[in-house]
Amino acid sequence: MPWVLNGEGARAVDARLDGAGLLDLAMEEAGRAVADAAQALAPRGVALLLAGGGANGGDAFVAARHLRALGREALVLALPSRHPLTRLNRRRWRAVGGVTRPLSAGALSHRAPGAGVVVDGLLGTGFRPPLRPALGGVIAALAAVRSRGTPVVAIDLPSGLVEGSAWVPDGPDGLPGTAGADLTVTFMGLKAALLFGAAAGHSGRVQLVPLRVPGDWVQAQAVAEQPTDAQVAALLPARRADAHKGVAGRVWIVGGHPGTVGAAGMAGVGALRAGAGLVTVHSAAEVPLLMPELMVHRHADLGAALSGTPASGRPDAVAVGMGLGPDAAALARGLLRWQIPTVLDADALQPELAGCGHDACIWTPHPGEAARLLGTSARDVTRDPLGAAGALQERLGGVVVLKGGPSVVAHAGGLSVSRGGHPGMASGGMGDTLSGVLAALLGQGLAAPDAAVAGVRLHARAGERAAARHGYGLSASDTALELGQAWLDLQGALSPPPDPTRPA
Ligand SMILES: NC(=O)C1=CN([C@@H]2O[C@H](COP(=O)(O)OP(=O)(O)OC[C@H]3O[C@@H](n4cnc5c(N)ncnc54)[C@H](OP(=O)(O)O)[C@@H]3O)[C@@H](O)[C@H]2O)[C@@H](O)CC1
Ligand SMILES: Nc1ncnc2c1ncn2[C@@H]1O[C@H](COP(=O)(O)OP(=O)(O)O)[C@@H](O)[C@H]1O
Repeated sequence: MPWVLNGEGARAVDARLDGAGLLDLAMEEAGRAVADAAQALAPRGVALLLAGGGANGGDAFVAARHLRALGREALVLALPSRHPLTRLNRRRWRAVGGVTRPLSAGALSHRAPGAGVVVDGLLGTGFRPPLRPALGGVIAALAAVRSRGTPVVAIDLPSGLVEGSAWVPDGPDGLPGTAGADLTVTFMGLKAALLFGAAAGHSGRVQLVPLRVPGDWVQAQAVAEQPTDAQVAALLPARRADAHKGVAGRVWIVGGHPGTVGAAGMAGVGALRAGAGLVTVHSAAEVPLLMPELMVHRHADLGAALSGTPASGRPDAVAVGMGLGPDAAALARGLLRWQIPTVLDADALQPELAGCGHDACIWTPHPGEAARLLGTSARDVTRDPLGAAGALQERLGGVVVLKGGPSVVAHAGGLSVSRGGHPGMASGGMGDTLSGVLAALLGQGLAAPDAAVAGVRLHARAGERAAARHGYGLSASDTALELGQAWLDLQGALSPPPDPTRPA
């Protein structure tokens, strides 16, 4: 399981490694992985390595030594360092005949034209903004080198990114805050900056190197997990051969209002395509019959119709709010009293419902809705999605899915970041489909945290498939059509690879 670390977590593991005499080994392994990655990405030309004063710079010296061992010509431009391991690895570099020159913006601009790759070991998890002017000039020079086409491999984090944040601080005097990277080789755990927002957009391809350190040390310091597809697949419900529609989950969708009736329909389609046995859409408006398998009911008085439902007639799970309009909070409050598994989305995501939920609720805000619930701005939410999702879960209880690329699931047991998805999924109706998917999984008996983790990844996988088939402009309908295959993809990740010693 890839873990997500913030700076405190990384430093706590570093301290244990240091105490156990293992930090030198970890730096050796980190630098070697960087050398291998740089060699694979750009095998020709001089390798130019930039070493800052901290351990990030130490990794650069180790990488230089391994590149040289691979037969690659390498040069290090370095800042002075007080870090003992960085100084040790600078001596080791010199001992194998390696050359180091003082680092400045001018030296970088002078040496870069002959370079086949630049390795950025200026700043890693120890960076604290604002960027000091001297290094600001170096980063601006690096940005210019990269814009001329020389690939940049960042060590742990592109210099200038703050590990726990999606925000990219500005550089001094109007200079860029980061040069970004084509490839980031990161260690032990992912960092929020490599996963979310503008910061992730600067990180290029991300390669996680777990390092040979005790896994439980890393796990104990993790702020979130990012489950593999095999781990997600293990959560999906298994259907018995003699199953019938009555045991595959009865799901109700409560949504739709004049002008936004498609939202309820899309949620219904999402529920059917995620395996719900029987899906009924209840609406105050005329909902288009997107699939004839949906049972669609229009009610002159939706509130009265729902409150008149006897306990015996209630579904296994309900999703409420999609295009539901101004009465959504009151309707949702009534449904929450039923104490059945409930997905709250869109118009049902109102601050006044805080305190009305229960453990089997899944709240599914996008950043704008999350900001409304938290009384903050969407900008603050997107800068720190892990913090925002955790704060919302504390406020609302149950499970929170903070939607985005990627989404975060927050539950009483912690935070989980979903992998994948596609930017084409930023289109109307996509979240409605997700609500249906989540209700279907709840209806099939999954606990709310498992339904959220599995449903979000299933939906993202369907989006990846739809993007491969349709290109960039995805619709929620395209994505819903891929849910069945996405399910099979995840199950495929669970199957063990074939044993070559056994006949098929
Ligand atoms: N656990 C792991 O996964 C392993 C981690 N490892 C590596 O350790 C890295 C973390 O190393 P770290 O803690 O030494 O910090 P690092 O990123 O080098 O930054 C410190 C330097 O930045 C400078 N600086 C700071 N702020 C600044 C500013 N605003 N403007 C300008 N300068 C500023 C600061 O200067 P100072 O304040 O000291 O003057 C100091 O020189 C991590 O990212 C990974 O690469 C591997 O070796 C092994 C296993
Ligand atoms: N860039 C992206 N990468 C991955 N998934 C995305 C991206 N943008 C949006 N999504 C997904 O699409 C859905 C959009 O939900 P939402 O904004 O609520 O849509 P709507 O309200 O129109 O139904 C979410 O599940 C979100 O995770």
